[in-house]
Amino acid sequence: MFTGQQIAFIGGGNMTEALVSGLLKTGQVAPAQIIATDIRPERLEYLARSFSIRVSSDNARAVSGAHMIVLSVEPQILDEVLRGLTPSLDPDVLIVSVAAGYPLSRLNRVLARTGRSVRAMPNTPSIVGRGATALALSPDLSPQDIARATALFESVGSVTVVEERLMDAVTGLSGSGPAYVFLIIEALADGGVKAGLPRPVAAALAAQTVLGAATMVLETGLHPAELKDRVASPGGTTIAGLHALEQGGLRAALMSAVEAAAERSTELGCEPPSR
Ligand SMILES: NC(=O)C1=CN([C@@H]2O[C@H](COP(=O)(O)OP(=O)(O)OC[C@H]3O[C@@H](n4cnc5c(N)ncnc54)[C@H](O)[C@@H]3O)[C@@H](O)[C@H]2O)C=CC1
Ligand SMILES: O=C(O)[C@@H]1CCC=N1
Repeated sequence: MFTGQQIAFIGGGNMTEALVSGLLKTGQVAPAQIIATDIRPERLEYLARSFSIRVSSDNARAVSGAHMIVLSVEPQILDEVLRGLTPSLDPDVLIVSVAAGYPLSRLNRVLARTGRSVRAMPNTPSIVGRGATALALSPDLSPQDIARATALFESVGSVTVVEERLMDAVTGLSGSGPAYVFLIIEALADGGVKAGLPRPVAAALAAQTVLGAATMVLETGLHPAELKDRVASPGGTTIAGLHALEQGGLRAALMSAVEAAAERSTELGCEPPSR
């Protein structure tokens, strides 16, 4: 699928590292087919040393001749980065953006082009091959374009295609969600320590409990409430813990977290006021 294709990653941070690592592990892409750019020389040196890919500090040169471009810089600087690419950009090149909140319409407007673009929202578990990515597709993509974008993110986890209007909600849930879960794991471990467990034991039990519970949801297909009910024995320990969580407003807090992050994603995508 990627035979003879050159892939340029603009911005060589965490997300690019996860995707480059995943792609190379599939064996579908050789290191020489990948170029990554960054403004930090130490980052370029690290990527070249770790993956034997080509690296550059020149975004415009990196995209020249590329068949697929993956945009992985902060959304706040993406307009400026795109303007720097325009002179060397093939107008038909497939562009995949992972920038939070940044709409495809804005991407095409800034680049003065009409399409062949994908807006993606991956998450950091991609680093360990357990990512969850949602893709929004521009209407003019070929089946081969879609297959390539899907293969890129399937190399680091699961892929779901959604309408673009849902991407801010996706960002608030699965894009930002790993941070909520890390906080929950940390807090569970703190509870374990408070109840007398050594910290390493508490941390390992907390993480494995979250992994196991998530795996049950995915593998049984049962509603989480049904699985919750099966843990809670009448008059037992779990219902006492669940009552404490309801008193603390855990459900409302998590719903508000997703909503706040989705709203922030929408804000990030809004055009800056014209001066
Ligand atoms: N970290 C996360 O959990 C997720 C991040 N994203 C999106 O991925 C994108 C990248 O995020 P991360 O990799 O986490 O950030 P990061 O900060 O690790 O990587 C961004 C990289 O871009 C480089 N950079 C800055 N200006 C540049 C320029 N002009 N040209 C080339 N490179 C430049 C920075 O030096 C940095 O290494 C963002 O748009 C973010 O919204 C999407 C999903 C999840
Ligand atoms: O916090 C952020 O803006 C990025 C996008 C989703 C996860 N991290």
